[in-house]
Amino acid sequence: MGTLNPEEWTRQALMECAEAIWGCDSLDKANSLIASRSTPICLPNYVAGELRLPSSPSTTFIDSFAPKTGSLLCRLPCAQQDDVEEAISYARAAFQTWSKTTRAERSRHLRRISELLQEHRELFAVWESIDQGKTLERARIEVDRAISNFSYFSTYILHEQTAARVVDGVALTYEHRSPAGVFALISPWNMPLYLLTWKIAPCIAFGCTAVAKPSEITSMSAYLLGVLLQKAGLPAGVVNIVLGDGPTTGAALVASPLIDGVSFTGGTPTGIAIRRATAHQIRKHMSLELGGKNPNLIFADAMAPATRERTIRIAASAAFENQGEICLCGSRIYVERAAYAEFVREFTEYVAKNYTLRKTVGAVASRQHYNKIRGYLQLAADEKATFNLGAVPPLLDRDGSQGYWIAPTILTDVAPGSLLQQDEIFGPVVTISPFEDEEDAVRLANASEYGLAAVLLTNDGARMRRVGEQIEAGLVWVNCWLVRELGTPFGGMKNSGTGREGGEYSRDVFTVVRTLHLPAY
Ligand SMILES: NC(=O)C1=CN([C@@H]2O[C@H](COP(=O)(O)OP(=O)(O)OC[C@H]3O[C@@H](n4cnc5c(N)ncnc54)[C@H](O)[C@@H]3O)[C@@H](O)[C@H]2O)C=CC1
Ligand SMILES: O=C(O)/C=C/C=C(\O)C(=O)O
Repeated sequence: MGTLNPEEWTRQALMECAEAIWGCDSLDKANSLIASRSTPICLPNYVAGELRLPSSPSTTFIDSFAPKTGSLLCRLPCAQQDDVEEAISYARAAFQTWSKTTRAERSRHLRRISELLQEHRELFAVWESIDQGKTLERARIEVDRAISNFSYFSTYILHEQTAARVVDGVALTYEHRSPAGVFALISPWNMPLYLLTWKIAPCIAFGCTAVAKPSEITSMSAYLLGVLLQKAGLPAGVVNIVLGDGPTTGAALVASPLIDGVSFTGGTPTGIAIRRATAHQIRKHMSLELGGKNPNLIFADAMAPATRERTIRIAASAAFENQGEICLCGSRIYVERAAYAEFVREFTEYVAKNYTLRKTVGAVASRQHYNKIRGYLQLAADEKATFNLGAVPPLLDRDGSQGYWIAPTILTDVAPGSLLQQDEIFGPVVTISPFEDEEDAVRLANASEYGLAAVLLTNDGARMRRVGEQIEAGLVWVNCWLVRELGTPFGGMKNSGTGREGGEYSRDVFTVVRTLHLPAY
């Protein structure tokens, strides 16, 4: 926790700081702005259409660090209960009018936001890369997806239909849907803007209003989004963004009786805490997208000369994209025994050549996360796993000033039952083990408390369906990974969550439905 003199941060100073950051659309400009400041950048909340610091006298401030250098990047308020309640009250007031706007009007607002985001694509990518640790190239991909989140739902709502039918010639029934209310939208630190906008876009498209809370580790792009929403002319209070940690700000937000629904992405223990805190509020809509420990099954036929390069490329990208900090990453690789040795050798060579720290692999998101991943790699060493690539990273200095860099790590000979193959490490670490046949492959794939995603690499068309349909995962990718069409159901089985989002599934989250029965004469 840092200190900050709120009196220095007048509304004028906040606006000036926002404009200075807004002018930095290259890494050089952003880094020289950071270096030139005598006080850290201060990120305010975005509430009722304004950038403002919380007014609670008990507000504390959180320091947020740049993962690539380990240096202080910015300071943000940890909003307390009274400031969270104030934001909710603005969202409730805005709901009265926003929920009654036409689809065409909401669509125009979403389109305007996506256009403005497109105009400022590089600005968002630069700050996301500095704040989260990802490469600039990866950050650009994620800003593009954030743009699509708004553009997709801006058109989806114009074309959606609801069902009507005549029942036994007696009644005409139809679905009447209305916006479900005010939502708490809680997002994690791995793909900050991408996942925050995956919630905000459908929420406001379907006529709801929001109080959003990004992760305290990566609040920069949420703050910039607040500035952008203001510039885009979104009516005040439709989206409010409060900054702060989980136990204080997040917990106050999700538990509020004035919140009608929660859309959350993050770790499974946090999902359980949210469920517990809201168990008595049956009416609250709940969409929880949680952790994963996803299997990647590689059959020997996929290593045939014609597809070998593709197989290795997909397995590598599923393992190491965004430093492995994507809940969909395939971190448990299983290879059919006949191709096992060959796969381990060629995969290791490919990763060593194509996944280079700083160039194509960024830093992990925080000091705490570095220590978590390091703990698992120490466990691997203690359990005498083989490090085909990577090593136990060094302990960080007290000031962490070398940044949070962990090289891609490939482990084999992992002890049976090891936590390395059970826990979500969420970093650039994969294990590879052999399997004997299809049945064994399915058994290993499903031997997890999680059920978010799976990758299947094979050239056998019948097997694609036979195996694919037995895997306990909400998303199964065959000979591809992270192919996303925003209308498909997205979410997990088992401890990976509950509910689905995307297209009509997001509509289910953000609307209430009543079935009307009219006489059919
Ligand atoms: N998408 C995913 O699958 C993600 C998985 N994780 C997993 O969780 C592990 C721990 O990471 P954390 O940063 O602790 O993730 P987390 O699940 O605690 O954080 C996600 C979001 O939830 C908020 N939050 C935390 N406690 C809350 C509460 N009681 N009520 C409401 N909101 C709350 C956080 O402030 C953040 O905005 C990671 O190492 C990774 O294994 C983390 C982030 C994303
Ligand atoms: O919606 C997507 O395409 C990706 C989502 C990724 C996550 O939810 C995650 O990594 O947490």
